[in-house]
Amino acid sequence: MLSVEGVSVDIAGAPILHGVGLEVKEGEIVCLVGRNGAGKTTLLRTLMGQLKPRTGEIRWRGALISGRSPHHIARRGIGFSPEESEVFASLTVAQNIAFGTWTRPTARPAAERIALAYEVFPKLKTYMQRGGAELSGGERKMVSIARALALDPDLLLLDEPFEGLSPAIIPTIAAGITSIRAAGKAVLMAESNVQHIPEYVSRIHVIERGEIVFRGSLEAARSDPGVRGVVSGLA
Ligand SMILES: Nc1ncnc2c1ncn2[C@@H]1O[C@H](COP(=O)(O)OP(=O)(O)OP(=O)(O)O)[C@@H](O)[C@H]1O
Repeated sequence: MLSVEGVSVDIAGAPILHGVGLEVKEGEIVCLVGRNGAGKTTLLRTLMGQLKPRTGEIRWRGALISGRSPHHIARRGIGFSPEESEVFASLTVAQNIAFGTWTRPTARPAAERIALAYEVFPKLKTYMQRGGAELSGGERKMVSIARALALDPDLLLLDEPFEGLSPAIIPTIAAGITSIRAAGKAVLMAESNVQHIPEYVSRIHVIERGEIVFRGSLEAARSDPGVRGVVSGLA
């Protein structure tokens, strides 16, 4: 459904991504792994249209989307939960989540989309009336993912969904991601620590200095000497 070929991106004149290729198929959970500064966020922002590739093509269900606006790409069905979560502080949890339904009308009724967001993270039901400024890091992460889900995307991009969270909350987020797949959606998530990658991922891509240096299963990555040299968590 998503196909990325030969994508190179410059930021402020400096080359950051070099000929990146990647594919996500229907219902897959694909993980992009790389150390800090490897280019994960740059690639996700490029997929969302926030950065324009210098070369290469990004296709979504066969249609060229590279160079299109973030608004266009979101309406086509790609959702994004950034690393910083970006929860609206002046809105409640319920308002933050419902916000997703206003920005992208789809055939699925708003109530159903909101219900799915709470199904994925049932704990959010107990915080519905709490203000966005009064949430822990893990709660903010759940709200950010739930809001992206309320847009009813077919592919959800998650930037470091486990970053900075207490170990106690990581299984809740990991379980939420499996529920997202169970709802028929594909996921592309970025991660810097291999230990955080859930065993259920379909495939991983390892990125190093803006280049994809490995494609394959998590198991194969664990025993690959090249991968061991560039990502943390493989003691
Ligand atoms: N706005 C910017 N201006 C200049 N350089 C940037 C900018 N954004 C990113 N970079 C550079 O691009 C490279 C890739 O950064 P990116 O944020 O994509 O990495 P990452 O893999 O997501 O890392 P992290 O895990 O730290 O978020 C880094 O060297 C970074 O310094």
